[in-house]
Formats: sequence, structure tokens, C-alpha cells
Amino acid sequence: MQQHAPRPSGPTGDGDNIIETRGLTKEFLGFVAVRDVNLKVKRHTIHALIGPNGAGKTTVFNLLTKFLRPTSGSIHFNGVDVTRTAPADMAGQGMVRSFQISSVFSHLTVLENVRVALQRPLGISFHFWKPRRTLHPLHERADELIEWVGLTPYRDVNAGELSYGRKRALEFATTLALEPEMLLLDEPMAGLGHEDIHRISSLIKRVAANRTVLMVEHNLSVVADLSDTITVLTRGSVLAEGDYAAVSTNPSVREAYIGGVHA
Ligand SMILES: Nc1ncnc2c1ncn2[C@@H]1O[C@H](COP(=O)(O)OP(=O)(O)OP(=O)(O)O)[C@@H](O)[C@H]1O
Repeated sequence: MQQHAPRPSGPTGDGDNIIETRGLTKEFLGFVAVRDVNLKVKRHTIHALIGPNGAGKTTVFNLLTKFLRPTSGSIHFNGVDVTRTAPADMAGQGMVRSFQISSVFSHLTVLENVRVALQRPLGISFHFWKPRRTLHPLHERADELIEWVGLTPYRDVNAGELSYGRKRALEFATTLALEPEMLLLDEPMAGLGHEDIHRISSLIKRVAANRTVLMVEHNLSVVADLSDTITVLTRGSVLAEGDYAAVSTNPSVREAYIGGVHA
């Protein structure tokens, strides 16, 4: 369980939930992949979505990030109905998705990648031709972010040459450049070795000190270590919800994981 900084209340005063879904349902040609999901994610917590293969985790994630449109139900972010908001407009609202859609350009250095990301919210792009001093504030902020994710020694290395774990750290830096209030992480530990898992776990903990994190993650020990709340999905519906102790001892959850399926 994390120690979190004091949290501001949401702009609409609708309690502590930063995101809430009501009756969220997604059908694919009559097949119900997500059924009547009422998800509440508390501000400044780490919330994990888990469940056996095919449970509907990715579909819920894609609905929340607006990459899929629900068949029915609604999504509320900071009390505002964002069900029909375009994915590209979600970053402006403070919600940023990371990892599945890589934000890293392999032919640019670590510093250049972070600078590009920092220029996005300002509505300017690729100003490398500008005199160096014009970019100075961006430069300082880029260096801060690079240091924050532990990549200072790799600042001038092309992103394509970084190890998988360091690339992921760079993705964190480019994501944080957008100043998100909420981060949605799709399997942040996928493909990482033991040491990198440790490094990225600590980054997620630090990120969550004053932000909200929702992640889909298969690695249960990571989920146990990081999550304040876990929602377990099976066959498109919520089976259980609670902290790791509650969820891992829930007989229905244990049953859902028996029989060769894994989380
Ligand atoms: N575009 C699609 N068209 C048809 N069926 C789909 C589509 N996307 C997902 N499904 C089905 O919806 C169900 C839920 O899939 P989803 O990928 O959300 O599960 P998941 O929990 O993320 O699984 P995994 O852990 O294996 O990634 C599955 O039965 C899947 O085959």
C-alpha cells in the first residue's frame, strides 16, 4: 500500500473518484466482451484490472482510453461525461495512455524524444531549428524528466539503442511531459526482466504519489506490490474488487484462476 500525498478534491466535487463508468458494455457482432461494468477509480491511487485471458481487460482499457466506443453505458472523468470525447482530446483533459502505443522515436536521442513530448502540449512541434536559447526552458524541464526516470547517463543516446527497460523509462518521461492527472498503463511489465520490473515498479510508485494510475497487468506479484485496489474481471463482468488481501482470498477469484488460465 502506498503513502500518498494529500489529494485535492475533483473539480465537480463528486467524491474522490477520478474516473467512473456506468453500465459500460461492449459488444462485438453480438458477442458481449464487456457487460455492465461499473468501475470507480479513486483519485491518487493505483488501480489494477486483472482477470483470466479473454476476461475483457483490454476491451475495458480501450473503452476508457476511447479507442473503442461503448455499445452502451457511459464514462465520466472528473465528473464530466467523456463517453463521446475523441481519444486525442483525452490528454488535454488530463488522461494519458502509455505503453501499448509507443511514444518513443528510435532515431531521436533520449533528450530529443522528451523535448518533442514537451512541445506537444504547447501546440508547437519540431522546433529543433530554433536558436538554442529559445528552447532553454524546455531543455531544463527535459533534463529534469530525464533525471527523474534515471536516464541522465543516456541523455544523448538514440532511443533505439536503449535496453527494453530503459525504453520504458523513456516512455514514462515522454508521458509525464504531458502533465497527466491520470495514467493508463497497458501491461507495463510486459517483456521486462526481473531488474527492469523492479525499476519500473518504483517509477510507477513515484508517479502515483500525486497522480492516479490504472493498469492492466498480468504479473500478480507486481499487482500485489503496487495496487491499492484491484478489479477482477471474468467473462466481461466484474467478479470481485478490493485490495490484494481481499481479492486473493476470494473463493470465486481463486476458482476463476484455476484450470490453466493465468492472470
Ligand atoms: N475486436 C474484437 N472483435 C471480436 N471479439 C473481440 C474483439 N476484441 C476482443 N474480443 C473478444 O472479447 C473478449 C475479451 O477480450 P479482451 O482482449 O478484452 O480480453 P483480455 O482480458 O484483455 O484478455 P488477454 O488477457 O488475453 O489479453 C475475448 O473473448 C475476445 O476474443
